[in-house]
Amino acid sequence: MAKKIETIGVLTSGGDAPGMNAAIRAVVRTALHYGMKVKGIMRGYSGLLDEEFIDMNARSVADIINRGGTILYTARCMEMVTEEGQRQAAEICKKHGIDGVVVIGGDGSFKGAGKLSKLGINTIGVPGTIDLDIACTEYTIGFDTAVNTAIDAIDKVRDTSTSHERCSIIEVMGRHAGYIALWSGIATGSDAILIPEHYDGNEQEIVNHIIASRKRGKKHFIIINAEGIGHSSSMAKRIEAATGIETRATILGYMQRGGSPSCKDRFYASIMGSKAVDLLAEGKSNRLVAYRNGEFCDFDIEEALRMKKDIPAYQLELSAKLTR
Ligand SMILES: Nc1ncnc2c1ncn2[C@@H]1O[C@H](COP(=O)(O)OP(=O)(O)O)[C@@H](O)[C@H]1O
Ligand SMILES: O=P(O)(O)OC[C@H]1O[C@](O)(COP(=O)(O)O)[C@@H](O)[C@@H]1O
Ligand SMILES: [Mg+2]
Repeated sequence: MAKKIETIGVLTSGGDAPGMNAAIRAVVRTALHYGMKVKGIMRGYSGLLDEEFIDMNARSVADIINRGGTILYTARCMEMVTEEGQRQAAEICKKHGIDGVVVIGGDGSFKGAGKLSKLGINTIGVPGTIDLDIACTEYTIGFDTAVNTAIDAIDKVRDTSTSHERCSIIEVMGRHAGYIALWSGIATGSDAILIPEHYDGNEQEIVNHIIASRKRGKKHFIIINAEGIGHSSSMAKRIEAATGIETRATILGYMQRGGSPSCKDRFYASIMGSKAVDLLAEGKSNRLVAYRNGEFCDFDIEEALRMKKDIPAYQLELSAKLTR
């Protein structure tokens, strides 16, 4: 029979994402419901290796569900990528009586979670990243808020672009993935959406489109460029030179990671955080909580990390049809 889990740790790792606090709250309160003790591990794997722990109770997570960021702070910790770091992390968990850990983060964080699991610490991952770039799940905590922040900002840039009859290139985050670009581009009716998974670098096509549209009387142009393509400022200079239309680049940057989480991010993060603790209570380890085909489910971490996903073909075609 699986060993009864008495004490769990919870940490947030990698880029922060709105809704992480809702997930932490759900982890703590669900664990208390099972009679488990909870230690908050500060600053991701860095805090684990530095033994920065706080005892958490129901009050520790009061008044946080509406707050962006993460009350546990987060970090990118290179030491955890080494075998020695991983061995130390597992030893520290054992020393502090931590039988299970919930890791809220992205793909990098799950590699660390998989390693901890192999070293005897029951570990469950919860997908927290604005990038939506975890293949096994159709939802990641923070994406919904991030795209809503992005469309709000894009709508504002559009106002000034229209007034000045300019072209605007707006760069959105997403690392190597184009989900934020695709969603925010379609949702703002942008004129071109450049996605790293499919962009062929054909700027001439964009230039031709702008020139033809201007001839038809179109005043402003909005191009959404994904971070994975980047170089928005130099792109703006080339497009201005080729079209004769004033072109400006706006890089939205970290504002996309902040702000009060949307209802969807609060609700789904609450379910996922709670489900992670259910899995620990069942004696499970090395699992990743996911949302797929309308249901919350879980995957083996290594299997999940091997999975690939791409922008759905219909959505890609839609972005081409609607930006013509
Ligand atoms: N191969 C790995 N093995 C163990 N830990 C890793 C590995 N890759 C990343 N990590 C840990 O996860 C942290 C977060 O990963 P990162 O890729 O920066 O963000 P995210 O988890 O949001 O994708 C890293 O700083 C490191 O501590
Ligand atoms: O905070 P940093 O180190 O500048 O990282 C920026 C990256 O973090 C993100 O905002 C979120 O990515 P992760 O969730 O994988 O950490 C990416 O969109 C971006 O490429
Ligand atoms: Mg990532």
